[in-house]
Amino acid sequence: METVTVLEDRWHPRVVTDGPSIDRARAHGAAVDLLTALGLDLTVEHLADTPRRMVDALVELTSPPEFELTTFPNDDEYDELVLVEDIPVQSLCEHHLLPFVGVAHVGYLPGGRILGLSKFARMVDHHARRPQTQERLTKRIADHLQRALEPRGVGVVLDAQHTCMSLRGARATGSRTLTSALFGQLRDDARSRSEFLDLTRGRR
Ligand SMILES: Nc1nc2c(ncn2[C@@H]2O[C@H](COP(=O)(O)OP(=O)(O)OP(=O)(O)O)[C@@H](O)[C@H]2O)c(=O)[nH]1
Ligand SMILES: [Zn+2]
Repeated sequence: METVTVLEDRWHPRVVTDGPSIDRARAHGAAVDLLTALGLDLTVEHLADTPRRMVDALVELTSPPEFELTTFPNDDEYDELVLVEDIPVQSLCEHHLLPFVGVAHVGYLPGGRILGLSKFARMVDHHARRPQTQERLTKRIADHLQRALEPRGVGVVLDAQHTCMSLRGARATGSRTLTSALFGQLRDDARSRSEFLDLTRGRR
């Protein structure tokens, strides 16, 4: 699932990520085998349909939804930071296939185009729906914004809790992982960088 395909015109692309083809029948058989091997009795009414639900849930959590990345000309030459905070993030860690959940703060310094505000949340959700690391997810969102908008700077901060280390294993309940990806002026210009980081720090 590496390719983000950009269709139609440059400033109003449909964003489509080609996933692997899914073999539901095989996944269902494997879920039956897994649950049975774990000692669960699938003849109990509550559990009878659990393999199907498991497959549906995993497919839903790993299928990036298409969306239109609508941009507009920056007619007013707005040149300050645009920051959308507290965008929900729900993804799966690729090591345990357990959820990590939290929020993203996404900002940019506009160039010639500005982005439709809802598209920050759509972009986060699009990239979140796959098994991965938090580091990679953070970078992917920033890379995509950079390519799509050609802005003067991009900044992405993710603040998430990994259930693989809170509900099991280390059982570090409440611990949070912060990751960031900064490009352009938000990385290289000290004033812009600290403005962005101070504002996002205010959310924590
Ligand atoms: N860097 C990074 N690590 C992650 C992420 N999600 C999960 N992990 C880690 O992946 C590691 C996998 O380590 P292993 O030792 O193979 O797994 P494990 O035996 O289940 O280890 P414990 O989780 O410590 O019980 C763990 O340290 C997880 O916390 C992530 O998004 N980024
Ligand atoms: Zn994990």
